[in-house]
Amino acid sequence: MVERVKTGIPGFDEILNGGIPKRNVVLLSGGPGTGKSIFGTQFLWNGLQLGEGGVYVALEEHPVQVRVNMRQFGWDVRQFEAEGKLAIVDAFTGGVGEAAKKEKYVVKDPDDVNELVDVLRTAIKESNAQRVVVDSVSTLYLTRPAVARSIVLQLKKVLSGMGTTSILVSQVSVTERGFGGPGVEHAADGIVRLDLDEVDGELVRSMIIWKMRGTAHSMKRHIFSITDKGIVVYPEKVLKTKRYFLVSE
Ligand SMILES: Nc1ncnc2c1ncn2[C@@H]1O[C@H](COP(=O)(O)OP(=O)(O)OP(=O)(O)O)[C@@H](O)[C@H]1O
Repeated sequence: MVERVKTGIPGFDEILNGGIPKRNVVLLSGGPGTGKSIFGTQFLWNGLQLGEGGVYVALEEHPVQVRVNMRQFGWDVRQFEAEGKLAIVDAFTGGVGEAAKKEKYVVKDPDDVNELVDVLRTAIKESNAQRVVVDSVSTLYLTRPAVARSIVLQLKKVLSGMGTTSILVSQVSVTERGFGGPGVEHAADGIVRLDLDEVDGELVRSMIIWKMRGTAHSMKRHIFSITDKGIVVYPEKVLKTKRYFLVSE
């Protein structure tokens, strides 16, 4: 039997036959505003509710903003941070600024993957993390696509090796058909793609599980919404648009 990690995101575990197989590294890919950060933080928050430690690596946003964004869904993480169960890694400020000085886990140079991995290891150990979110991995190789796959493999070794189940947020442009860079798609154990499409003058959110090693899953494009409690996936609602994806090589 496959050991699974329940994301706790309503409807999502259902379309995934029960949850993400433990230790999988999942690429969560999507365009701007598709809900990737919300998905990632909801995954961590639900783990905290089950007593599972978590790590969030903030590469795109100030850690202070991450906490504010989470609070609007009722996910107040201060207590969990104080208890050492949640570690927010600041890989955004470079340690510069008054607010940054208060952060416990700081990556001075996010371009230095070795430093990032060192801080990540410490954060996982100290919080006894079972769930990790890196938001976003794209930031790590934006200017050097040639090393994208090796960076993801390096992260995967650490994350899977330490027994965590992880989400790597991957940014793609609105029109991009792939999932975030040459070879990255193959390195990841799973790919979930979030989309926003204009249908009859209205934006519709949908997601598709493109691959997930270790389990069968829905092959349909499911509609989801973002509510004041976070993401809700509708297993019965399918978006029937004609789309073509090419896995970039
Ligand atoms: N309280 C809320 N209720 C409903 N929808 C919300 C709420 N808060 C945010 N949203 C929606 O979520 C979107 C932002 O989601 P999120 O930050 O997860 O996107 P993202 O995919 O990480 O984007 P980016 O790659 O640009 O950072 C907003 O554009 C908005 O449409």
